Amino acid sequence: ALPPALAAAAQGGPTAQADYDVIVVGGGFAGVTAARQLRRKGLAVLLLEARDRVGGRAWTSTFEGEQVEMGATWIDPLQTNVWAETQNQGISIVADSAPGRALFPTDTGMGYFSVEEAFGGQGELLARFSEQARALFPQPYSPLSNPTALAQADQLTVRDRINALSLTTREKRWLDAGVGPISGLSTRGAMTDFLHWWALCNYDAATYHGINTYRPSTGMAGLLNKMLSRDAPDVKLNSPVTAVNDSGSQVSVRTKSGTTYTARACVMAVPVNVWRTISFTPALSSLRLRASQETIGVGTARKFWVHLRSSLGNTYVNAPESYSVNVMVPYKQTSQGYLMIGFSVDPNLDVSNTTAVQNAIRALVPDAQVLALKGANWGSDPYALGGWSFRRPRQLTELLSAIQKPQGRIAFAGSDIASGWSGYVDGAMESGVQAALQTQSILGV
Ligand SMILES: Cc1cc2nc3c(=O)[nH]c(=O)nc-3n(C[C@H](O)[C@H](O)[C@H](O)COP(=O)(O)OP(=O)(O)OC[C@H]3O[C@@H](n4cnc5c(N)ncnc54)[C@H](O)[C@@H]3O)c2cc1C
Repeated sequence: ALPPALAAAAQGGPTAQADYDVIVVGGGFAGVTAARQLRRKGLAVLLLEARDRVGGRAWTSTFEGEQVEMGATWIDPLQTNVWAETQNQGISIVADSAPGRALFPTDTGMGYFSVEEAFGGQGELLARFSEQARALFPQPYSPLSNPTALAQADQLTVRDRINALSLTTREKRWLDAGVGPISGLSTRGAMTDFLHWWALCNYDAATYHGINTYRPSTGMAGLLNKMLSRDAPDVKLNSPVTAVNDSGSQVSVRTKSGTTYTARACVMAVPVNVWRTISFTPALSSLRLRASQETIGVGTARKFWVHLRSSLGNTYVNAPESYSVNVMVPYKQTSQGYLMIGFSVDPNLDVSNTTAVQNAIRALVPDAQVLALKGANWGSDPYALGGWSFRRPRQLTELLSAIQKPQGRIAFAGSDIASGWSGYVDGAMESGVQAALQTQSILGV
């Protein structure tokens, strides 16, 4: 059977001129999931990706001879979309080994603790921080199910919540380290976003700490490539989209090189932060523009891989947001030291500069010597403009449901607007499925 666009063309129908049934813009996990589902409906789908690779904020690369992730890394059985996909594709799972000790805040600096003491103690504090999670998020995959309670709670930043608790200096610093950096900055991130993650982790500290344990052995790129090996759309790389025009009966999509493609519907699967850089006719709704301007992906997010010679060894580091590097995860011992993963939200840290990163690490580990470095600054990447998603106050209650809806013939997808695991690959896949369903309804198929 002909794909619907061609069938309509053969019948001289109103969509006779469209090149495709659907154009998906953005080849991250959200876009690839949406495209595949639409292909399975027999639709003709074109996927336009700005970069020379698919994957977006999931980027499998190499460092010191190892396969490494510069973006998304870990998945968990609780994240059923991505976990089931990995199982279905026959991809084996690797469990990262546990660190031997922890470098955590003291009252004035940093000090070594046992893993039990550090994660156990911080877990109790995170549970206190998240006390309202059950009331606010009784159904974690329907985050707006208790709007009355949320209206108040969604006003608060992470900092507001920390300040409202009665804590010792050290407890305050442990919470700051645990929640501040992942929220971008404790004065930026919404308390409710962390509580939503907590709810998704069954309101449980051990579960929350456990979700960064398992990886697909193929890396994220291997998983995505498997997804693209069946029911694949036409894929055009190096095709940044600059303009999207919805005439009411058809959508035309223009790329930077000036090529225009047409379709009966479009799925925008680029990060929310990128929406504002694309010219839409008619214009994006004001709530969408607001989301893009305020940012949902953390604009200062940086990740780096470092080959480190130091006294640190197999140690997990978690530092308050006053430090330039906030999290370091030991990955593998080498003959010279350790391969480690670092996270930072310091807008001034140049993660491609060995001296700068070495100085930042020396604030935590004075004898640290950087032997090799590979960094990704997601905020300055024009096709991300931010890292993992973490909503600001009021974005959940005032924006989320509006920006999940289609606008005309355009559906929107991405981890940034997921109902469940927003900020994770699983959320990207969830949102891709939703956008495909919305597109089917736009097309009446
Ligand atoms: C440092 C870091 C660590 C993370 N760790 C984890 C983790 O361990 N586990 C986890 O589950 N998640 C993690 N995440 C989050 C995860 O990476 C994202 O939630 C997920 O990859 C987002 O997928 P997406 O498809 O919604 O968006 P993206 O992956 O950003 O995909 C959007 C795509 O659109 C493309 N694009 C942008 N602009 C245009 C344009 N104008 N024209 C055409 N194409 C365009 C982009 O190039 C990209 O390919 C991490 C993120 C970061 C940054």
